[in-house]
Amino acid sequence: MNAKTAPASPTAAADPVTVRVDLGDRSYDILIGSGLLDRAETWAGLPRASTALIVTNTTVAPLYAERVQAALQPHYPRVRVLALPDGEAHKDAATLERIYDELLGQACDRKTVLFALGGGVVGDMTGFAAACYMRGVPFVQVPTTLLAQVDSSVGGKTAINHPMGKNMIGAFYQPQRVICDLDTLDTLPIRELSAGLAEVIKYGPIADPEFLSWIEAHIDALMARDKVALAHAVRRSCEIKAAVVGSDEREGGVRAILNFGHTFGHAIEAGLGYGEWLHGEGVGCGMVMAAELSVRLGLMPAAFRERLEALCVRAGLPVRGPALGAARYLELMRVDKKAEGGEIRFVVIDRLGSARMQGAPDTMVTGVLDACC
Ligand SMILES: NC(=O)c1ccc[n+]([C@@H]2O[C@H](COP(=O)([O-])OP(=O)(O)OC[C@H]3O[C@@H](n4cnc5c(N)ncnc54)[C@H](O)[C@@H]3O)[C@@H](O)[C@H]2O)c1
Ligand SMILES: O=C(O)C(=O)C[C@@H](O)[C@H](O)[C@H](O)COP(=O)(O)O
Ligand SMILES: [Zn+2]
Repeated sequence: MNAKTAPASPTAAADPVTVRVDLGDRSYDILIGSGLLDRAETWAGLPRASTALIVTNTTVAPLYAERVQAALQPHYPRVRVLALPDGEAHKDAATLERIYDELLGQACDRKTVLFALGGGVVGDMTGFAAACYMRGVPFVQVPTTLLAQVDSSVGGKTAINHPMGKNMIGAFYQPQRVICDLDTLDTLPIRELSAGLAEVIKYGPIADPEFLSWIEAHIDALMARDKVALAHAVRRSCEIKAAVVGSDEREGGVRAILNFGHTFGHAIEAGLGYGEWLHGEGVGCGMVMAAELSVRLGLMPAAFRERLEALCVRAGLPVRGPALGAARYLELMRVDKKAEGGEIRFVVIDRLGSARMQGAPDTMVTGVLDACC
């Protein structure tokens, strides 16, 4: 794994931090800082084209689309905005189709650059549209939720949901750049902030025990949106994710650790119908379940599950799963992309800062569900 953070420029304290995602000719920078939407250098050096299409949603558009449009106008002769309906329930084929309708309806050519302005739902769908339109056009991630800044905008997983499973239809397709303006987090509802913290917490057990301790020490500051704390959380999360993705872009192996908590979490999201629980809420609760499984497999002491659960509670996350019934959980989890030949494979923690994939008997998983629902 290879994580690089460029030192802040000595000329201006407010300069953004840059984290590099090293993927050969698909490498790109993640810019992290305040006020980035309005800084000319944020938008310089992107692919040239006659059209830029900002894909956003009906909640984010009134907050930020005009500013991004103004920033892009010096670079692109035509800058259009497409506002999709908001919510996980719209991360589907019908909404994806609306992006293609706009591109084709406006005669956009294969150099058109897409800008995903919003959370992970907009980012995942825009990325997938970019991967498919005319077999691939460039796109830029402009994440405006904590979850999207620390996770979904980085690494090139793009997808839509299927009623039978999360992110089932998608592609690996990397953005040209990721622009994390921390100021956009000022307008984020607190429930969404908590959801983003779930993915931040995730990086501790799977990769960095020191970061886990740092999050525990700063969780109140993060919940209070302290900018310095948020800047560190976004930067360290991006460094870890960039390193994992840089070593295994298409999830042949180690990248699966980023799925810690997701086998259970995705089952909760799909089982309840997308949107009732937020993705990050499913991940928070799913990490507690995966920690409990790690304990039952004899890999970790019970204190680890208790520690993770206590942190999730402080982050405002649910830690008891909905009562879908063990049979339904198992049915949903067998659809997970990590499953092989019908066997569910979980990401478990084998020591703090280290994760691996492992199967478990259904009886043990049922025991975990009984204990955690
Ligand atoms: N591709 C990946 O690697 C990856 C990683 C993690 C999650 N995801 C996906 O990301 C999605 C979850 O992303 P999310 O948590 O960002 O949810 P989201 O995209 O639904 O955004 C959350 C809510 O916040 C609103 N919002 C966004 N920015 C705002 C702002 N600055 N101020 C006020 N409101 C704002 C949105 O309109 C939405 O209502 C899920 O579909 C998940 O599967 C993908
Ligand atoms: O980037 C990854 O790899 C991840 O697993 C990050 C996850 O947080 C994210 O939710 C991802 O979309 C889940 O991937 P999936 O392959 O299980 O759909
Ligand atoms: Zn996730």
